[in-house]
Amino acid sequence: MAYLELHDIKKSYYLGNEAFPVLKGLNLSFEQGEFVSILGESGGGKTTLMNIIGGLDSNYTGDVVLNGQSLRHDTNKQLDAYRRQTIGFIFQNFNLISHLTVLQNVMVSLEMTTLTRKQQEDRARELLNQVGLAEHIKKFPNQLSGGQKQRVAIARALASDPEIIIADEPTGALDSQNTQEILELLDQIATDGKLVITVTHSQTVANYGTRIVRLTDGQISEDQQIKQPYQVGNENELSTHTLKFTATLKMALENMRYNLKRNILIIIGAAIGIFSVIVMLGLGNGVQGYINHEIYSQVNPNALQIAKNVSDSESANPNKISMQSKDKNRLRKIKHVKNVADGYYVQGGSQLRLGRKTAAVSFMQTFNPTILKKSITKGSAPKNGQILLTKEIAAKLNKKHPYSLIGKKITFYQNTLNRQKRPVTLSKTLTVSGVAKANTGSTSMTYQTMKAIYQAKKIKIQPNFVTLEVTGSVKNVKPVQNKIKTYRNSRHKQQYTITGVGGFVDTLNTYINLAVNVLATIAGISLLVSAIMIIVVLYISVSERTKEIGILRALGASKGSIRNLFFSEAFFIGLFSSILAIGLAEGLAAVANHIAQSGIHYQIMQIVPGNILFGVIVSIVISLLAALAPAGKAARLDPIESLSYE
Ligand SMILES: Nc1ncnc2c1ncn2[C@@H]1O[C@H](COP(=O)(O)OP(=O)(O)OP(=O)(O)O)[C@@H](O)[C@H]1O
Repeated sequence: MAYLELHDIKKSYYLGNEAFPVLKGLNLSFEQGEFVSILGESGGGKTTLMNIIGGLDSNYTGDVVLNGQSLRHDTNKQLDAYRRQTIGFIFQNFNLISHLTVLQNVMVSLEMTTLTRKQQEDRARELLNQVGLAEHIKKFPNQLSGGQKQRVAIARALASDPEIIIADEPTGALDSQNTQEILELLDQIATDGKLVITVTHSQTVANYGTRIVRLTDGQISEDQQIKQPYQVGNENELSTHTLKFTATLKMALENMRYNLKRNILIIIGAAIGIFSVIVMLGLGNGVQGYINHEIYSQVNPNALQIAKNVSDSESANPNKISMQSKDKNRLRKIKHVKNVADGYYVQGGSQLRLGRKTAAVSFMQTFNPTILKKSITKGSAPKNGQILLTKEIAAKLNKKHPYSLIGKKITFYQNTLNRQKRPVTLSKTLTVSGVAKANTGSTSMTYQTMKAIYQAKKIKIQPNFVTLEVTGSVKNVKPVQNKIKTYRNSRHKQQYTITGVGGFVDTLNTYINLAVNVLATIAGISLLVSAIMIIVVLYISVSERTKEIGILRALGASKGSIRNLFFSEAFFIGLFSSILAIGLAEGLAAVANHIAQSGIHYQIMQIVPGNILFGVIVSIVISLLAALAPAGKAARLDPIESLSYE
């Protein structure tokens, strides 16, 4: 049993249904230490044969047997491993990866071995030293001569220490001097005990080997040993694996660096979509926050005032308008409702006096949670026996120093009717507890104080409204309001009227959310455009890198690794564009907030960590989704066609 055997290899190419037989039943055996030249005219099927031996082509009949093991039954993965571990390819047109340096070109093959990073680098340098390129390792392929390029290819072919070197017209593109040197290197490889198979149509090149096999009309016409084969060397193949994900990430970065300008443009393009999404979200937070802040500073949206819904004729009847225990208990039972408290208001007939100055109060009410403590600019909320004044009223009593009234005693008068329906004037000396803004505060006293003032003239008051507070978020206000609206009176009208801004705030927030969503949709469309751009760019990248894909497959990279290569590139496009977008959005936020700060004293653009995380994730996910089709196409490319891609 020979080391490598070919059994009745037949191969035809098809144009439509017409078969063009190229190899018509080849039987050959090779041993390690042989330097075999396959000689034949152009178009005779030499490359076809090399692709079959090299595991690039499995579409043939017959069998290739290595060390007694047939390649026929190998899975794609096993063939990948065979190319990585057993075969080293050398091509007529070198097939180096143009955006990688000499050292990196050799490293690509070594990255598929189990050697450590340091060992890989040492081996790459050692091999390049052997082929006389020690000083050129940092150069790119286009900075090398043809002979030098082929030496890099030889170093790369030897990297994983394969047992078989397949060289397809290795000197075809070289002058005689370089041809001589390359042949010496190949001869050296054979003396190390490896099987070297070269393809040539030059008799001179063929004469260099230990054996010449002549291929004529798809068959072996001559098989001649011209020298003794070399000694078989020690078998010490390196164990290998396909390109790891870290390696594809690194390669993607290198490729992006090589096409830097184009990639910067793509990243800018993709960043615009993410930028607009982050800006929209930040602006949404800011605007909503600002509006809520404005409303909350004026009113308490969680406080509601509830009064009876009465007709005009009923409005003068205290029994009709008073809120009874039954009403209050009903309200108390509603979910999220707390602190149902009595309230009383009087419209007209109220007056305040300090010395000789008087002030008429058109609307007087009991202090309740709808009056914000924040509205009290000086002093405090009224306790029993105290009164809170609006600045307007206070100014009527002391124009120059309205705040000096705080702590002073003033007299409160109220005209009303007693139980006998006779007009009486109630009066009470009260201490001014504080001064409040007229628009948000109210001249007010506690319910107890109000009740006591009436009680002094034996008049019993009943609450003509109640206040309640809604617990939790402002979103709970609307359901409470809706529940209250369901109560009907005997005329099937709503039994209560509700005042409070909570429901309005909630509705407003709904509208803001709607506006934000509309803007986010527009941002989403720009994201879609970015995604389409990434798809197009990656397709272009796949066709530009077709040759590289072929080279990587020939070196033994799996389909999965090729797919990962493009996913890696998409990942970086997504990552970098999100970083750029975040930077731009933060920059815009800084400027917008600086301007807003001086105008409305509020951070109008609030980009929270969640928005940033969302931006990064969306950007990467969209890029990866965009890469699905191009990466799939790259992985499905036929290695032989890719290698011959011009
Ligand atoms: N993919 C293909 N489809 C159809 N015909 C093909 C294909 N590849 C090669 N052939 C044909 O098969 C024949 C053998 O091609 P191959 O490349 O193996 O020849 P070769 O001996 O290596 O030639 P050269 O020395 O010129 O490189 C040629 O006639 C070629 O046109």
